Amino acid sequence: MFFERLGARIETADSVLSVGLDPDPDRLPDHLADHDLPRWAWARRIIDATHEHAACYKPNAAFYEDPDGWRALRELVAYAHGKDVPVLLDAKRADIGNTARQYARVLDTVDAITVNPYLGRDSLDPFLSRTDAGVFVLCRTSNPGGSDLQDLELATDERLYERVARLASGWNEHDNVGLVVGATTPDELERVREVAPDLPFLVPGVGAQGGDAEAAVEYGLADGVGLVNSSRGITFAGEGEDFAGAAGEAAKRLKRRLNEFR
Ligand SMILES: O=C(O)c1cc(=O)[nH]c(=O)n1[C@@H]1O[C@H](COP(=O)(O)O)[C@@H](O)[C@H]1O
Repeated sequence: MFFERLGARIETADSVLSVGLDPDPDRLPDHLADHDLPRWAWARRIIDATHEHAACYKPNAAFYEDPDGWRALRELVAYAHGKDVPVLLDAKRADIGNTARQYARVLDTVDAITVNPYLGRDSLDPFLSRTDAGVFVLCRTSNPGGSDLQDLELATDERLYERVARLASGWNEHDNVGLVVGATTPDELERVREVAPDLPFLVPGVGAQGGDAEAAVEYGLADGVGLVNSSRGITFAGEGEDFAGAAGEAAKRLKRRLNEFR
């Protein structure tokens, strides 16, 4: 069960920090350019420097969707597993049944995934039926346009994101469902926690997006289990030769700050 494994990792690392691995090509240190797979060279150094502070790694699939990227992703997943750190692939998937079944095969390789609820329950069944994996359903996202659709008020007098939280609670038949709720809107974060008291959250938006770390921890954890993610704030904390050292320091700092609120 993913959330049991995650809970154990949170205890071992004494950390709820998810380290995002989003290798923006414009920001990769120049000295890695000569490597066969610069993104893998980058991720390996980041993992070496941060793993003792990481409850999980969250590569966003967008940064790996080309042949070298797929190779780099495969390497970094195996490397993170070698350090006993689970990997949550941020892919925001969902599709009609036979396509979703193929998307869900990635859960043979990674431990958890983000999915979007827009296509409804059947589009998520191939993920939800994976009792061994974690499935994080987008609920209230951290971006400025997160309110465009997700805050819409339904005829039932609830917001769309509240409905998603309610539905996802019903989808949690195998104790494998979490919600993605951004740290940039703490009021909504609090509200989602009221609607879904038992689901662990993945809370992105701390760091580069300026989200609220205290609210992220206060509302993000269910029975001590949940994740607060920072990507650029850690991996691009420093530039040049010592980028990994800076990332390690940033991860340690954020872990400690989050622990103040646990
Ligand atoms: O699903 C996500 O992880 C996600 C949801 C959301 O609402 N907001 C959000 O920023 N994310 C992801 O979390 C990461 C945030 O990166 P930083 O802003 O660099 O910390 C990116 O990979 C985003 O795609």
